[in-house]
Amino acid sequence: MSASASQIDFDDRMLSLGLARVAEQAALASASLVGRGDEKAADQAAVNAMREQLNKLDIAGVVVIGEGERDEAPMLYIGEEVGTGNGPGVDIALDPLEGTTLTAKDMPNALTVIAMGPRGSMLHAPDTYMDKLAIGPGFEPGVVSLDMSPRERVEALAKAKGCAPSDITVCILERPRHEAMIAEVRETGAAIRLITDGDVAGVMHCAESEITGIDMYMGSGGAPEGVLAAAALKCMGGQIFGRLLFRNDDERGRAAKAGITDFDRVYSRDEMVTADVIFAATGVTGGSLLPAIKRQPGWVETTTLLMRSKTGSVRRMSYRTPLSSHEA
Ligand SMILES: O=P(O)(O)OC[C@H]1O[C@](O)(COP(=O)(O)O)[C@@H](O)[C@@H]1O
Repeated sequence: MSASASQIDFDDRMLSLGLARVAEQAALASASLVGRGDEKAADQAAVNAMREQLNKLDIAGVVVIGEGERDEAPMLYIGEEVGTGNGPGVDIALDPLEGTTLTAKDMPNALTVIAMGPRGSMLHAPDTYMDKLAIGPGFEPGVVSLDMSPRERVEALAKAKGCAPSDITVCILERPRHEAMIAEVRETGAAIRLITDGDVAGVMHCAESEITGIDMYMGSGGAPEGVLAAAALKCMGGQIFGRLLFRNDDERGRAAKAGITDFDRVYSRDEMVTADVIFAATGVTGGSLLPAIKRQPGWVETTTLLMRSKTGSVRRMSYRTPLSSHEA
């Protein structure tokens, strides 16, 4: 990587269209694998396409949130350099297919996701779990916190919204580890939208609660997904808090290798994403945020959410292309 690369300004406005293409191409590549029961093939197709497109961008990029560490991920691994090398030095967080099982089963809210910011802008989260709590924009900082119990979180948000706890809807990943949390939230009278996978979308739903009906996200999921969700909320508005969870020394070792020293730290959105970023996500299967890829005889259409945190701009862009150019 040339020393001058990081000195070139990160022109987020011009790069954002390139980023949208990266997300679109990953989604298009997985389109023919939606509902085919093959998670690995869908993921691999998205990874290949995302990498190919990224390497066309005039950036000196480094993957900081990727498909895993070098020895376990052949492509888009953490530390991989991407782009032509002729451009600004940038950090990239990505998940070529967030919701591989959702894609394989044709269930809602599978997305391709990518965020880009200047060097050092995103937490190098290890591939561990993270305890997460998120709400949408318009609330005082810290109105809810990870240190509150699930009941306290629901009650605090209801008070801030001026409604009853029973008017709140919480999104939670359906996992045995969340049973106690789900029971406690139910006791408040709040509704719960259980999802089987895809907590980046789960968190993003909080930022558009008038469309999605979700007020709050809570529970543990992947730490890399936590950083991607923080990047999304930095653009859309909203609060997210995350605390890394470790199951063993190997995971603590991974965190230490990523430069993390305080294992109990609660990260706020702006501590996970410390500078302005751009973010793109393309819908693979349909959901309340983005429609599914549309495949018709002769053409295919995607919709991409393209956002810049500097301006808070949120675009939904649809893209139609002849099928033959992708499936010839
Ligand atoms: O399935 P687990 O182990 O509870 O992990 C939860 C994580 O898996 C996902 O549901 C899906 O991840 P993949 O797209 O890699 O399959 C994430 O959204 C979430 O953070």
